[in-house]
Amino acid sequence: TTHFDAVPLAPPDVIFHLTASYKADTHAQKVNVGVGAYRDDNGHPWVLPVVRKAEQLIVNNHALDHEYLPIEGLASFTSAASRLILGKDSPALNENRAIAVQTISGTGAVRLGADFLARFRGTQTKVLLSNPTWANHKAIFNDAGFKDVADYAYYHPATRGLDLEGMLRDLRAAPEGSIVVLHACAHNPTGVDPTPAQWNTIADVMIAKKHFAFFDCAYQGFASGDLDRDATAVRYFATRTELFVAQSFAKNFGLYNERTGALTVVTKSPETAQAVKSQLAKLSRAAISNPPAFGARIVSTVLNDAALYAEWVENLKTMSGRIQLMRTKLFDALQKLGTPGSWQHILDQIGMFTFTGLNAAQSQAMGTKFHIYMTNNGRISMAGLTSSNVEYFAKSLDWIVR
Ligand SMILES: Cc1[nH+]cc(COP(=O)(O)O)c(CN[C@@H](CCC(=O)O)C(=O)O)c1O
Repeated sequence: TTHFDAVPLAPPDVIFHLTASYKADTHAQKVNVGVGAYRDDNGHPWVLPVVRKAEQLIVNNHALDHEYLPIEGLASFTSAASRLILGKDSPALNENRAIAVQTISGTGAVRLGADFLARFRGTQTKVLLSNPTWANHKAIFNDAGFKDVADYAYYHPATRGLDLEGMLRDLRAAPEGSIVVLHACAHNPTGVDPTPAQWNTIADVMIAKKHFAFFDCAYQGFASGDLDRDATAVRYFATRTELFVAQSFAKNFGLYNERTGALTVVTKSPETAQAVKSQLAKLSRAAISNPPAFGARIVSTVLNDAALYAEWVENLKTMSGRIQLMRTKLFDALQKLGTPGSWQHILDQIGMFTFTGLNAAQSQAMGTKFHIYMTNNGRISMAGLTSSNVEYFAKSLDWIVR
């Protein structure tokens, strides 16, 4: 016998398996609208021009070495990350009630926050995830040891919009002090975001129930092209309550494989902030010891330089603008085909994804019949569409729904 006899074969990860299947497919018209990763109009990953500049500055700066970073990460990066999400005028920042720790991208930030809450709130605490949510949320909180990971209603299939009543009902029904994971902007997979007024109502219920707000922010600047607008929910909650916000720089900096992220925390006092930071560092030390430098140096170089920051904002507008254009082109193509059903939600939804409304069988048929790779929940990554494949996609969708 070996030590590993009892180890069962794990199923492949849905999203990464989709990418592998797409890459293995030799069909001339294959389309990858699976993984939420930006592609340019030729279907290629896009290294932001401002990132290329920052890379050069870093590589040519021989004052930089490969010494360990502090456990909590590169300070010039984490302080810039907190300022980016909370805003430079944030009372929490200015009163030293906010801290941040560098993490292994957005996933690492969600996991570090989950590990902290498991230790200091207890694994019996109920965790509420939106229904539907990002494919990895449940696994992260389960692996952090939480025993009661449940859903709150979020999406209204009939209207293809927010089910606010359902969400509030579930938040009210949950035990006091539950942990609620909220998507800061560009909800994955639905592309449906609460309006500012709806966020106010959600905050009222969260505070009345003493729930903990755990924001997951993977698309700041990517959703609307406006960094401040995309931070509205987090900044509003920060004026009313303590919170976590997991920050990914994978999409908005195109740094997918550099694994650059931060966990920003808003607390009630500077002393609490320091205590939380010290415990996050202790957890991070036992998980990764200290984080990787290159991606953090790129983001720090850009966020801390006015000219590079301005160029980054332009690069963000290029990405969010192209996504918006694909929304319009897809909508127009379906209108022209007279595809049965209403497709207005393609224009109304925001960020990387459109929740098409296709069911699992239809989503799979898009793959088997037309070599179009999408997740079974009907989600498509708009970044996978280009001016040369959007018609093909529309015709295929038309065929499937007829
Ligand atoms: C809401 C959300 N949170 C966190 C992450 C993780 O990002 P990071 O650890 O910084 O790379 C993603 C990426 N989700 C897209 C990318 C693939 C993945 O599942 O991861 C996706 O849903 O396609 C999210 O969509």
